[in-house]
Amino acid sequence: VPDNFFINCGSDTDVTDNNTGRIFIGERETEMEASSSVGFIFPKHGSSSEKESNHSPTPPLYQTARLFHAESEYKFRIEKHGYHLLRLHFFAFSSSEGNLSSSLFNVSVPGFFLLNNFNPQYNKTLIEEFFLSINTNNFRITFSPIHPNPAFLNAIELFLLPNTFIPKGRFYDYNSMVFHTSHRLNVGGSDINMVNDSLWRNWQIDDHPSAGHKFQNTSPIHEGNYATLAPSLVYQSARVMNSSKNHSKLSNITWQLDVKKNAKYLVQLDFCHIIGTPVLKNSHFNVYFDNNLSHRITPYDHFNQTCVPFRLESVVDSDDSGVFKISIGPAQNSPHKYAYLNGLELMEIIEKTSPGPMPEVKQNHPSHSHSHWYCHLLVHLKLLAILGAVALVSVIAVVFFVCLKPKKPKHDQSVDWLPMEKKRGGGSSHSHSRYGSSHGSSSSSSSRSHVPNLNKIPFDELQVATNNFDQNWVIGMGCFGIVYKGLLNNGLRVAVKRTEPGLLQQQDLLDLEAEINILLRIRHRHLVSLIGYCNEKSEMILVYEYMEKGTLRDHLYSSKLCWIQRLEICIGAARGLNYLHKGSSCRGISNVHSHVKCSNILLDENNVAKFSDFGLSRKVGPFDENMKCDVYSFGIVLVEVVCGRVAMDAKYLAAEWGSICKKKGRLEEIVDPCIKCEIDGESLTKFGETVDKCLRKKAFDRPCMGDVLWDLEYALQLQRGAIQSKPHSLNNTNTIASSKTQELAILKHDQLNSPVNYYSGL
Ligand SMILES: Nc1ncnc2c1ncn2[C@@H]1O[C@H](COP(=O)(O)OP(=O)(O)OP(=O)(O)O)[C@@H](O)[C@H]1O
Repeated sequence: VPDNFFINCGSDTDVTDNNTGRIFIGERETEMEASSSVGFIFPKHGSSSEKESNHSPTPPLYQTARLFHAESEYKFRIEKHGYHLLRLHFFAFSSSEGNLSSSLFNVSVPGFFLLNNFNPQYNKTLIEEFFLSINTNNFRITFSPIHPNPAFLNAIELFLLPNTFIPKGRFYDYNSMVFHTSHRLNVGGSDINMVNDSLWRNWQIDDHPSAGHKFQNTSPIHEGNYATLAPSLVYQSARVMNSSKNHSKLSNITWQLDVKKNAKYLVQLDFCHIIGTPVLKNSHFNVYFDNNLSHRITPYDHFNQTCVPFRLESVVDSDDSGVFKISIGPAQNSPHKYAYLNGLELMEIIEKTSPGPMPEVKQNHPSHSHSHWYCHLLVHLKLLAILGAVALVSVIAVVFFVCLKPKKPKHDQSVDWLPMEKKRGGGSSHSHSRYGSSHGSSSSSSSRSHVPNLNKIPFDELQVATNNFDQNWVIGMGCFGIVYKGLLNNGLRVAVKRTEPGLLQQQDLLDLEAEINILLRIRHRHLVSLIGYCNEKSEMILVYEYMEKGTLRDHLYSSKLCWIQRLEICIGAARGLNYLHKGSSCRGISNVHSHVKCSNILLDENNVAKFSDFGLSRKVGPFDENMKCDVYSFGIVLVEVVCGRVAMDAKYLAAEWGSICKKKGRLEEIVDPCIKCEIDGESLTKFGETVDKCLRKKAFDRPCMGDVLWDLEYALQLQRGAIQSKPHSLNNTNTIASSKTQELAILKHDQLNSPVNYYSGL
């Protein structure tokens, strides 16, 4: 199979791996470029080392190795670009020719040092596994001995992963990093051999957690996208907190994992509500990394269906202790005390920009001069690259400064990011002056500096507004914290997002406050308005306008929106996103969303869609690229809307969509059955084309949000036209969108795209 390499190094015979039954092909000398440049064959046969005789016989795969006395390469001809898994097998043995136990070497691939100062243990199998994106046809793995002893390798596996695989996490450029597996645990279960994992990963038992008991269940895991997460076996076992009536006796479950000091890791935690594990409404538990609260899990939100897996991913930095602790335990204010975990993966992130130490090759071999030359060349190239990058950043900074400067005086005249206006006439006028108009039309930038920050809401007031943060007033839970509904003094209904007190460091609070002050100025009919915030007592609480009908995600699961309503919601959301994007290009303010998903599209009482959760703490790169990522994610939202289901893994859904669209006429098959009979063919085709454009592989080829909006409006027109021309054949009894919504949908896009006074809708 092209791009699948299983090689038995240092031997010309094929052997079968006892573990997996997979055949590793022997190296045929004719296929090697020149045997002297790629190392020496090192057979183990006939070895009678005393030490070895105490051990069980070496598996056939590890009875030969290829030795590298100087820097050498394995080269692979790669047909298909994409995510590959590279597994390198090491087994240090001794033979009449020498002893490999004192070998010390580096292994690298272009741009990355995979293993630094690597010293495989004697007589022990070591399999080092890396996930890496290969986008070259000539892939090389370089072995550089450091010690006078040679570098070596016993076997290689290199294969293309299914295109549904991609490590998740939000803000990372996966082409500039490699993931090196450190730990992969089937929590509460037993070892899982790679043959039982569609991505050929091995899972191990979690031997030594501090507490908890094993919980196993054979109920089938929900058919869906879990194959891209972990195999179903992982979800069928868990470790749960020991139940105890006396809550004070409950202790968190902690896993202590060996890690490299001061390195970056991707943590992937798998959860699944299997039959028998408790899922209690409004209950939550915490996840701690190195004793710091990292996440709060509200299983009920994720698992309102049984056996639907859920994965949580984070990037963390290890400290200099060499141990990383992951704990789960009940949240203090949770009505029920419990916690559980099904799977755990820890992968070191090796970044292109931080290659680690260069190999130090000793000058005791003729070809070492060549290695030195190579290393120096690399160092020089890197220096040049760094200098180039510094120069480029300086130029960008100057251009940025020059471009921004003249815009400053116009700040308050621009139509973008207009401050919220006061409502004309009665209603909750108090609220406008109190929590909304600090940047209002009356407050020019000059006067603003003299007035107190009116968007700050006292903690006491929020306590009253949320009935003292009453558990029964909780409406949701996100990365930022718990969300409560609330009622302000002035009668305004709000959503109050509260982080765990003390979770944010002082610096985070300052950064956040600066960002909040920008967000407070963004007003648009299709963006959920931030009304105010509170940062007293090391708290950070954000107060948003309340969205009566919750998230689009909830509606896709339960309530049945008709096709016209779905199109209107998509159009509204597209307007909000387009406004963010346009704003960013006009003002030089980075306002890509970076978090586009259907749980961030909220609906008000009239089903008007608004984007929430934009802007806060996003790591942004070049504007265009980030905008095109938003467009891609919006494409996923569109697929979810038309299929009436929510993607567990966006990449998987996108791939599925791609394969469906290749087969003509199959589009209808995936349409939500609830709207099948009412949907007009042309409207669906137009919608499908829009999705296709959004999901194009190359960011550059994707449309801008303005074009997406235009296409969606056209799809709506087609649907409306079809209803008018054949009212009986399209069953649109559901399409009684409120007259207000209908009215909005036909308003011109540019009318709606200008900032509005959201109070006027109250
Ligand atoms: N303005 C609002 N009005 C009504 N409900 C809201 C509002 N904001 C958030 N919610 C509810 O709270 C839940 C959590 O929202 P939040 O934005 O904190 O997290 P999220 O976007 O769902 O998840 P994450 O932070 O992981 O992306 C939402 O799913 C929604 O049910």
